[in-house]
Amino acid sequence: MSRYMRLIGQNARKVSLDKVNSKTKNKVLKKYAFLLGKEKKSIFKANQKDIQFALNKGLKSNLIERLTIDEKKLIGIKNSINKIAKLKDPVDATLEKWSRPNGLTISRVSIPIGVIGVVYESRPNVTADVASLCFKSGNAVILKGGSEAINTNKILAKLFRKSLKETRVNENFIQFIDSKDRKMVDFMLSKMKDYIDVIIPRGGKNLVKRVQQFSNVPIIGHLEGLCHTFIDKDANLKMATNVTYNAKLRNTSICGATETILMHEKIVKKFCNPILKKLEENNCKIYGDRFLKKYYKGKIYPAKEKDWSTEYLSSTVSVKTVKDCDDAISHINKYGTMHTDSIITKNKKTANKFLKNVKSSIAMHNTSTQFADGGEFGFGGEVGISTNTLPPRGPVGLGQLVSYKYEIISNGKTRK
Ligand SMILES: NC(=O)C1=CN([C@@H]2O[C@H](COP(=O)(O)OP(=O)(O)OC[C@H]3O[C@@H](n4cnc5c(N)ncnc54)[C@H](OP(=O)(O)O)[C@@H]3O)[C@@H](O)[C@H]2O)C=CC1
Ligand SMILES: N[C@@H](CCC(=O)OP(=O)(O)O)C(=O)O
Repeated sequence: MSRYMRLIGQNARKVSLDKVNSKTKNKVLKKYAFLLGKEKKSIFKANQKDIQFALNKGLKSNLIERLTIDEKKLIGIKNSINKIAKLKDPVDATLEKWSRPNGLTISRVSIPIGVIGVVYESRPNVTADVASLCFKSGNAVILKGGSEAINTNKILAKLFRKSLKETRVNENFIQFIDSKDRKMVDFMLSKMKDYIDVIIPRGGKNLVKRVQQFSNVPIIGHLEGLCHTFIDKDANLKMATNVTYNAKLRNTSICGATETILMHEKIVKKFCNPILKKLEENNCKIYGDRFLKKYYKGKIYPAKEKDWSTEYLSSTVSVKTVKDCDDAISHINKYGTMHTDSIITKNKKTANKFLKNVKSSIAMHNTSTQFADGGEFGFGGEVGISTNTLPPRGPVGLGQLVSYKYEIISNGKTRK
């Protein structure tokens, strides 16, 4: 294993020094989108193999859905690649420029990060999105996808390499770890700091633990999404009902799905029935505190302490009564994962307090947490949602996959 991984690392480090111009990058991406269409039968066949394996393993239906590539999803993938091709090249852009009294002209210019390792769940579109974003931002990428998606990922990565080769660009810009062995992840985290500049782990608690235990490579964590929707006392009932329903149930398995609803104690009596009934009628299981139990006429299970830190990723929600906006902010900053949190209110002052004080990388007002997505932000696609404290935070697209350097020009100035 170590020989295989080191070779991948060496290849990546070497190719990361190559410069590819924007025109060629876009040519590669367009060719890739074309090849995905041309080879769709082989992609669907590989995907069926993965689905069969996952079904035999007893994977839940929402995870099978996440794994599946059908005609519609393939079109979505191709559209996303074409969008990325149309976006401005993020490399070599002058981000700032200024002149100093000492005679220096200083420019801050964007550069690729180098080599990026990405560990991600069994969602094959991530292979195409991440490969396209990393390549367009001038980085080499090492991909380690989820085990259930291995056959689909393999062909998606192979087709990217084919489009690189046919455009006469080094194929090693994209490398795929062709193994289900989790030891590969440990190796990336602990033994590849000479080859990998940053690792992006996309996943849940298990992966977090692993990363914390092993990593000596810098990390941009794309971890659990314990997202909240806070319904303030000044919320509009109709809006609160619609937004909360969408935030919880539109797609329950994504990291931007709301897991906990916080309700201002002054509106619980009036709001809890219409809002929670709509969720319950759509098969959502509700864990709530004692105060809610008193007013809610439907079925409610008693919430325990662990419910405030549980990412259900299913049709289950926890609901808590809070005293006011400050109480909601404290709850979110204690139990949240700095992913996405939203307030529903007509009161701009309260909204502003919430937006400024939650630690979340995406803070929202009157908006469904399900909008936590690079595509929805206009980034063409995303590597995922960074839950880091340090930047980049929130959706990671082209603009977040670059670093920078200072370029300084003078006419022979020397320092006094
Ligand atoms: N912030 C973001 O952008 C995103 C966050 N997520 C989060 O991911 C989770 C859902 O995805 P899920 O599939 O359950 O995630 P997992 O954490 O189970 O898996 C994600 C990836 O990590 C690998 N992995 C998991 N545990 C280990 C380990 N102990 N050692 C080595 N590799 C490991 C998996 O490999 P294997 O296939 O072998 O299990 C897989 O490649 C949720 O918590 C969700 O919020 C998901 C997408 C985006
Ligand atoms: N940000 C993406 C989803 C990313 C995500 O959470 O993926 P997953 O957990 O694999 O379903 C979206 O909103 O579609």
